[in-house]
Amino acid sequence: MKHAPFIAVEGPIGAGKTTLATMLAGELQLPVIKEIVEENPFLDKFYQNMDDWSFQLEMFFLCNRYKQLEDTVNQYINKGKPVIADYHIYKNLIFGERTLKGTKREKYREIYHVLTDDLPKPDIILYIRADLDTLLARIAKRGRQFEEDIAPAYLQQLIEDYDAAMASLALTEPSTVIVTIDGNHVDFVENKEDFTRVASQLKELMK
Ligand SMILES: Nc1ncnc2c1ncn2[C@@H]1O[C@H](COP(=O)(O)OP(=O)(O)O)[C@@H](O)[C@H]1O
Ligand SMILES: Nc1nc2c(ncn2[C@H]2C[C@H](O)[C@@H](COP(=O)(O)O)O2)c(=O)[nH]1
Repeated sequence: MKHAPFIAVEGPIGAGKTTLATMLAGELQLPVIKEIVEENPFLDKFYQNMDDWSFQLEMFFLCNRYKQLEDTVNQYINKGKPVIADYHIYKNLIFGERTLKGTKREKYREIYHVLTDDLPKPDIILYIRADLDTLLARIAKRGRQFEEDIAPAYLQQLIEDYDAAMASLALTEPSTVIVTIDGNHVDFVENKEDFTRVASQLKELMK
């Protein structure tokens, strides 16, 4: 790789993004950018009433990620330093297309493109795919109260949205390398060999 890579870990809710990004950052001595979740004032309300709160929530995520990405560009990417994030800003579009309707969806889509089209895209995406049972188990294990009542149908839709989004990114951003990890079977938390394999693959790609 000619320049210092910008790496993003992606996947649906509970797939293991933050866990894997943190472990890889430790192993490869990389700075890690994590999404702000606990301080989000709308998530709780959103899960109680998606129709009422989706626009506020999506805009909040978008503005936060935009600011984080701007800082990441200044601190790392423009200085030629590799960095790993536990998300790709494209996830705003994945969620926004799913949770918003009508004119709000159109307005949000426009704002998304205005804010993000000229920002650097990750060089490598580690995409953790996992099925519904795995995600539900991991969300339960994480134990966030506001996620207790996430509808399985919503999660299932997101699983499919993520697959479609990764296929779309492969076409629209051909310079991005997408590595798909089978999150149902590759257990980078409990199985050291599984983690070593993922870390080695990433090291190879970063050369
Ligand atoms: N491969 C794995 N095997 C077992 N548990 C995992 C695995 N990956 C993540 N977890 C656990 O599942 C929960 C969700 O992981 P997290 O990294 O927060 O997911 P995400 O950031 O994708 O939402 C956490 O409690 C984490 O410890
Ligand atoms: N509607 C949206 N929800 C989002 C978005 N990004 C994250 N989230 C939710 C999903 C989880 O409940 C929580 C943390 O996300 P993880 O994937 O890290 O578990 O926040 C979004 O853009 N829109």
